[in-house]
Amino acid sequence: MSKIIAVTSGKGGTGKSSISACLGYALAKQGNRTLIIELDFGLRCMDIMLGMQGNITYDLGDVLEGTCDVYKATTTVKLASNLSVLCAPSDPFVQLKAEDIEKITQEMRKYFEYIIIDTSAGINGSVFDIVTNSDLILIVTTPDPVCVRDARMMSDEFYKRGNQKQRLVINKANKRIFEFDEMDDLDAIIDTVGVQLLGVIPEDSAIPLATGKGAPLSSSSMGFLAFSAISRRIKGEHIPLSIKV
Ligand SMILES: Nc1ncnc2c1ncn2[C@@H]1O[C@H](COP(=O)(O)OP(=O)(O)OP(=O)(O)O)[C@@H](O)[C@H]1O
Repeated sequence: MSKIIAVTSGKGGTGKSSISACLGYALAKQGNRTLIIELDFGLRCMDIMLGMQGNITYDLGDVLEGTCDVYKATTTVKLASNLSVLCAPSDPFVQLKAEDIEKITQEMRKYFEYIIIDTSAGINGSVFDIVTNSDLILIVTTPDPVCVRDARMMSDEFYKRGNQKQRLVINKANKRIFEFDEMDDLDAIIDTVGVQLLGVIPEDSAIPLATGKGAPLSSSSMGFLAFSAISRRIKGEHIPLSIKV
């Protein structure tokens, strides 16, 4: 049975696209057929993050306009043969309708075990419906108090609409923030958002370095270890939380 995983956050810049790319890579390298669908219309970045810049022939815009079949519009990523991507249209004015994305994801369930949806930030009508209808919602926050509060608001809305399958991902965790900010530990963040923790990703310069070059994370980096643990937990393995920031 395939799983549709939406990666979302209240605030922008929390790391949704980086997480979608690195998580997709981790799942694919573990042998799972994985597709990343990018919904950041007009702000495409997944081609760069996955080392596919200049190699994307079709995108989601072609599918939504009916000029290309959805499977044909996906591109296999060179870094990992189990990983494919359906990039966002570079035209920001292509209309996004929740029912179209629903049709696309249902069709793609035939081919992929994991379908990761990288969303734009905040509460936008159609994106909200798409996320609500997914099998698992990853609510991404950084330890920044504003970001944590926005994560809570998003999560409350998803619960109100009936989605109980939410997990929290705390990104860009670092010692400095825990020492000097209001959110003085991970428990405070988890309690404020009110969602079960799936994983903590440290602030790690290896992540922008890798995604900026479209290269995989080095297997000795803290980021790599965090994504490997998160992907295994998604698959139901019991991987204890070990947090080093
Ligand atoms: N764990 C991390 N450690 C260090 N830098 C990170 C980490 N996660 C993400 N970043 C950096 O933070 C910036 C924002 O990340 P990203 O573009 O993935 O966020 P986003 O939530 O998708 O943004 P947007 O809301 O604009 O779509 C990027 O420069 C990225 O490299």
